[in-house]
Amino acid sequence: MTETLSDALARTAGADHLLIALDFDGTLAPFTEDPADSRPLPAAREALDTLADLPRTTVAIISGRPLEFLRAVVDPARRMVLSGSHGAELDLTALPDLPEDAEHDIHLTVEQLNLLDRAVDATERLVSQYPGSRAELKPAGVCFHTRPIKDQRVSEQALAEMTRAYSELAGLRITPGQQVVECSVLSATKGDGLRIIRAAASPDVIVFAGDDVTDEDAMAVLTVDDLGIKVGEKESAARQRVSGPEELADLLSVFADQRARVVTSIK
Ligand SMILES: O=P(O)(O)OC[C@H]1O[C@H](O[C@H]2O[C@H](CO)[C@@H](O)[C@H](O)[C@H]2O)[C@H](O)[C@@H](O)[C@@H]1O
Repeated sequence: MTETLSDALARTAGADHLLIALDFDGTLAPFTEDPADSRPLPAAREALDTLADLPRTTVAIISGRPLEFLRAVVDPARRMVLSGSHGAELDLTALPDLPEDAEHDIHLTVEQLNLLDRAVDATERLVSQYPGSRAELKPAGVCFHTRPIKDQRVSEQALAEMTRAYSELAGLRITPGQQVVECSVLSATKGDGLRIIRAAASPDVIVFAGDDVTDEDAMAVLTVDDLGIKVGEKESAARQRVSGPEELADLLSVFADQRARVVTSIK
């Protein structure tokens, strides 16, 4: 018999040590035109704060955003495990048993820096051709945004052109997204990030939620005991689904209360 979402939440909330890992854009935060404006929904923020305070409960954010953005916007109090740049950057310092290599920063070779320069040049060339589009620079990559372009045909054409330009530069990892296409000179994925976090935190159960194709790399790491939640309508390996960040925020509120009851009753 298939497990319902509420059964799955009750089961995972009862785990001895729980890891709850979440994507940021389109999952905790609704989409905005300017990526600098994105913030977690207040109910999601409150639930994350509750969960991060609980014993035997690790909260992690695994995002395509740079680690610096996650530190500043999502976790200024530094109570969560953070993975930025799609798994390439990691900050495990929130874990109680601090692993030796708690911070994984990005160090690029000269070849990678040259490749990144060429990718940034290609992106800026296209930005100058498509009014409304923008480039978001990251430590190991660059993201081409088209959300402000109102004509969908023009937006799709710009994304296709950008994808073509990136694919002409050998060595780039190209990632499509929601009205973005981005590239990186590194090959890390969110699956790599989640594997490292799991090894360091040793949870019994992982709950992971995400909305986009890059989140499927993390979904693929989950076992039958874990819980994958897809946010939105895209195809997914996740067994459970919610309609969008608002429904996820409601779910996180209920889940945080359930988890708080479990850990305080068996303290
Ligand atoms: O892994 P995520 O946390 O989901 O980040 C993936 C990319 O998301 C961001 O772009 C998306 O959100 C923007 C702000 O709402 C929106 O304008 C854009 O259209 C979306 O695709 C972010 O800007 C990228 O750097 C992330 O890689």
